[in-house]
Amino acid sequence: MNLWSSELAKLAANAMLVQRISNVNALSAICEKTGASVDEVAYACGLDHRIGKGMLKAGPGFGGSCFRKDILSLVYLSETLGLPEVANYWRGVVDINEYQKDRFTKRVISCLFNTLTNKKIAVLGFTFKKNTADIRESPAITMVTNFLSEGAQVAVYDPRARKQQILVDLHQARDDTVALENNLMICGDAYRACDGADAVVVLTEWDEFSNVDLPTPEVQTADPVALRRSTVLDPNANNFVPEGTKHKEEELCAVSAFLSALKVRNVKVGSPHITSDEEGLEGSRVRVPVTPAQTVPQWRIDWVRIARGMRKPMFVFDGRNILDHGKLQRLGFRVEVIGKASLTEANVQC
Ligand SMILES: NC(=O)c1ccc[n+]([C@@H]2O[C@H](COP(=O)([O-])OP(=O)(O)OC[C@H]3O[C@@H](n4cnc5c(N)ncnc54)[C@H](O)[C@@H]3O)[C@@H](O)[C@H]2O)c1
Ligand SMILES: O=c1ccn([C@@H]2O[C@H](COP(=O)(O)OP(=O)(O)O[C@H]3O[C@H](CO)[C@@H](O)[C@H](O)[C@H]3O)[C@@H](O)[C@H]2O)c(=O)[nH]1
Repeated sequence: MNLWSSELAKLAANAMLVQRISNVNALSAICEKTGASVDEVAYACGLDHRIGKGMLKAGPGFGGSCFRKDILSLVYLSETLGLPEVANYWRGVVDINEYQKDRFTKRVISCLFNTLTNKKIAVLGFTFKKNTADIRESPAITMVTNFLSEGAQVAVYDPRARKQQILVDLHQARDDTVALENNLMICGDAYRACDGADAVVVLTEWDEFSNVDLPTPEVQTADPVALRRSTVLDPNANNFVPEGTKHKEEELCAVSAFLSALKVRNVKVGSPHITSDEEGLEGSRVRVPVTPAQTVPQWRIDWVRIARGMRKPMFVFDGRNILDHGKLQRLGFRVEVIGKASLTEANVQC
């Protein structure tokens, strides 16, 4: 492979991946207008083996350090080579991603009766995807900035993003430090973030936010690697392993065996093990690979408790399509989901 092929191959792979995400995000807008469900559409498309199942999850827009940069490299390259049509073609992918973030912001504003002034928005998840502390290019940066610009009070909770990093990135995104100081709160747990909130906006697909019934143990063995990554241990529990410890595979198996023996199989709901408002939680948690037998996440937020603390009418905006919406509605939430028509009967304009 020659040098140019090699350089272009990296950009091209990412470009093709973001095109898939952007296709499905663009389709999510059509789904919301028509009553189709974007997950169903993506599932059906994914069954065509020529398309395949990956990278078809609608969301609030792609983020991360690579995708935007690589597409903009293609744009720059095309312009430099005198290919403006090609540059515009790739720029369109970046533009549709910005549109997705703005579209979701507008949906929140519209549902909250067209104003966010003096309303409290709880943002659950700040990282660009789950299981990382990285917030670079995260759609949450744009959305929180938009909410603040609309006069909202914003409370952010993310299991791993560092408070300082969130502040630095938000400062870069907006000049108005006063709004950040007065109207932004970064919380150490979801309950504090949601307390007194008018709306909860889920922006990262962290397992701990889910209220979906857990799969049976047989089903859980499907993808041990992915499931390993999702396991979070309680630092107060006996099975806690300090972060930074380098685990050999045998040691990890030993931890798994130990957990097996303890039968640590049930999800704990509702008891946050972190309460500090002040620090990022990077040092307080650890993700430990486990065998498929211990594949359930150890901790999930209690949506009943969230509901109890919120102002009425209370909204949930599921930007990742990860929640059981029926359950939330039974708790009294008005639920709005990316890529689905409004589930809120009382507010047809959403
Ligand atoms: N990051 C990846 O997963 C990845 C994968 C394949 C290739 N690359 C390429 O490698 C090159 C270097 O990328 P990189 O990301 O590894 O190195 P980097 O020098 O850009 O960042 C180093 C580390 O600093 C941390 N960091 C920096 N800014 C942060 C922020 N705002 N929030 C949270 N954490 C932050 C991240 O943990 C990151 O891994 C790029 O060209 C990229 O396209 C990166
Ligand atoms: O179906 C999907 C898949 C991903 N995303 C979003 O896309 C972004 C990037 O996700 P992902 O690709 O999983 O993470 P990265 O770490 O950014 O990895 C990408 O960028 C790396 C750096 O170039 C490459 O090595 C990887 O192959 C490429 O997937 C995140 O915001 C995801 O939420 C979606 O919205 N829908």
